[in-house]
Amino acid sequence: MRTDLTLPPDALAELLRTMPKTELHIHIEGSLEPELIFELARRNGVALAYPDVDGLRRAYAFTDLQSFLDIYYAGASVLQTEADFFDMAMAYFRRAVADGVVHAELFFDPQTHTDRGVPFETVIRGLTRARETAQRELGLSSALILCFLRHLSEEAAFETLEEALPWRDHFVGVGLDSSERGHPPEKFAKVFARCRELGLRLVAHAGEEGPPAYVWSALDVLKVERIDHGVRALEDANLVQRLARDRVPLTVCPLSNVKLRVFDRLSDHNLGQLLASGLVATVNSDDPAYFGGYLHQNFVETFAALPALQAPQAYTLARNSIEASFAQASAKARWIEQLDAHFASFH
Ligand code: HPA
Ligand SMILES: [Zn+2]
Repeated sequence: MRTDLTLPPDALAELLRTMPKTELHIHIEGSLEPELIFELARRNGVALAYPDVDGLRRAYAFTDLQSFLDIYYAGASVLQTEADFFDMAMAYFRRAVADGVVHAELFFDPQTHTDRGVPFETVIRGLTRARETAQRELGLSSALILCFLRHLSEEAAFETLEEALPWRDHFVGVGLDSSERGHPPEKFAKVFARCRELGLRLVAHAGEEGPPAYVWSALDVLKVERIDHGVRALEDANLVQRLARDRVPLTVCPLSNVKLRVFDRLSDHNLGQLLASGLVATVNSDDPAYFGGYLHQNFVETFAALPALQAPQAYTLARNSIEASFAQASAKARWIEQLDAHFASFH
């Protein structure tokens, strides 16, 4: 196709949906839809503070990251058995495939579950069985990234790592999530150094609500390979230069940023500037059950809100998502071929 043409909205939406892409920033607990929360609460005899699905949905009015996290952790309390984790992940995988995702890297928060008495083994077995089923039945490739909760101590992160190590082959890397302000990356310097020695891939949330200094320390202290969010990096020209020079991917989550008031409106989002600055940005859903949509919704709404985003940017974002993934080089080469063929044949 001619990428210099402006596509009509329907054609652009179709291109965005069907182009092969990966999703690299999705908290699997954030894919738990209200309907499934109520079903699992019934199944497990858990009492919820909300009368029904609509009542719960009405509580999804967030003012910042912390106001979201409080509800997100409450929602995750219905997850108790291996089947619960399996059902949650399968529901996400089906949605991802419908959105043209060929490979998904899922964050999971073991401490949210082990601190409630749910064994690590229950979590990892349920998620792994879902991954195997998704590969077999949906042709979807995936990986798991274990996240440490940054509002807890580094010692607690080390304990979680210990519990996880017998399952080392079941996850590809580690990340850092939860409340960013007041919990800089360097708080986890030692545990990330240990994970690095173990050969785990490293990522961290930084520059969502936190300042550019947190992105610097995620890079220089934790030595992460990707930055989750990172949108505040644009406030620091030296940082932009560094991220561009080293081609450090940013896993940007536009609908999340608006729901958590990082930007007032989608039309204020800096995704276009990130790309224009030469940064390896990608589009992701973060917590789709809470923020108003899965991956395709993030793409279509953001492209509709930002006129600078057209077919060439769609190609760049899809290609970035494949290159930034932790999948095998041979799989990445195959998806890029499919992506090129897709754009060549699209009219
Ligand atoms: O957007 C997020 N930021 C930090 N921690 C999180 N845990 C789930 N979603 C998020
Ligand atoms: Zn996130």
